[in-house]
Amino acid sequence: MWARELAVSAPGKVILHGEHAVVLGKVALAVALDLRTFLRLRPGAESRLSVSLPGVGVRRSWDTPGLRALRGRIAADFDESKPPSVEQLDALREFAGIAAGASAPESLATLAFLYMCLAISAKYGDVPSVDILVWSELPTGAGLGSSAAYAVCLAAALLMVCGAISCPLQEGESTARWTEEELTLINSWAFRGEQVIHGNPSGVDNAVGTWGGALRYQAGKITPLKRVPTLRILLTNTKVPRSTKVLVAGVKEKILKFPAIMNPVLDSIDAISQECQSVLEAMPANPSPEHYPVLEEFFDINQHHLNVLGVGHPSLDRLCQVTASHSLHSKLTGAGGGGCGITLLPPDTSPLAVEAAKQDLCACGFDCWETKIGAPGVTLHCCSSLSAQVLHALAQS
Ligand SMILES: Nc1ncnc2c1ncn2[C@@H]1O[C@H](COP(=O)(O)OP(=O)(O)O)[C@@H](O)[C@H]1O
Ligand SMILES: C[C@@](O)(CCOP(=O)(O)O)CC(=O)O
Ligand SMILES: [Mg+2]
Repeated sequence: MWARELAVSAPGKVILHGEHAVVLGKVALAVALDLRTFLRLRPGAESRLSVSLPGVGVRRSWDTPGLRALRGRIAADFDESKPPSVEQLDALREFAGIAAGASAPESLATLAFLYMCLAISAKYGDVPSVDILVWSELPTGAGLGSSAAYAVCLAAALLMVCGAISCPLQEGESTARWTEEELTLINSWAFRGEQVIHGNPSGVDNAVGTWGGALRYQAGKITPLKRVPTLRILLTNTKVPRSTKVLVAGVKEKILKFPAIMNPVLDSIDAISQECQSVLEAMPANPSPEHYPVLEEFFDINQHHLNVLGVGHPSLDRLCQVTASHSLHSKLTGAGGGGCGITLLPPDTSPLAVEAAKQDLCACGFDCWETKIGAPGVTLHCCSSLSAQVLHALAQS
């Protein structure tokens, strides 16, 4: 029986360098974004588990004995150390009425939800009757890690209601975080959720969603950056839809086809991430304009590399051209193929230049806004302490 009304939130992310290469074991540098996904948890009707995902148009409800019976049929090998198997996912698709191979956002979101519910309850005990509502400030499928923020929120909420991790929010507190050990468990289950959505994720996005801040990620090893200067970044959403799963698969195909040509590109991206880390860690907290040219060159070189990997898009070329016409440097972020780009704003950029660049980007039909980086990772909230905007969105959903 779950008796409290609480919310869990997790941030999206921006990859500064290393997207795609990180899937193949290279270094990535990523930072948490000040845009979050929120999951509201409420006591549910007797013996029912309900989920509302307004961002992808899902409202479903299952009876918990039915879920338990399904779990009994396929539970034998559910474990956070094992990836979801084809048989498990096929059984869940059949149960939820999702066609084989369906990759629409609502199908993947429902499948990830069911997988995590069954896998977590198989290991830690039944998920009680709860109503779950997930709402996000992040655009879906735009390169800002909405899938990972969703998976991190689900992992934290489900582990908490099953009793696998604590409910750290004390009476009278508005927010609380979990211990390192609990965060590690949340992160490993969120990775499994990402696998359902992405196929072959590196794990960088769920790591940022879990720990927040700024980190270096390589082959599962997470290292918080020693020092990150305050960077001003303009975020632009080209609004061209794309799927991370498809783009990651395309890069793999290209590497298999031309290994001698593509592997040096991955090595060069790895070197950019490593050099960028050194530069960032050596910069003062509030860097002056002379620190920026090297960061701008890294952006330019990496953007070319990502085009070579085949994850560019005419909309991203346009974004880079428009910002270059204002002497600003940009690269895609996340999986590419559309979605978002980031633009560095050195401290000596005049407000007029920023405004003019924004206007030109908006005139292309893009959304753009300045962002803060280094937000906190997964957090538990008392619902009444959420901002009026989030409360309003949850109430409307
Ligand atoms: N708020 C949300 N509610 C439900 N599902 C979500 C939500 N945000 C993301 N997703 C899932 O994540 C998928 C998008 O992930 P992806 O293609 O990796 O893009 P990105 O992570 O860059 O936003 C969606 O198709 C959907 O299945
Ligand atoms: C392309 C990749 O490096 C990042 C994908 O990020 P997003 O899903 O586009 O936000 C894939 C990964 O690291 O799993
Ligand atoms: Mg994603």
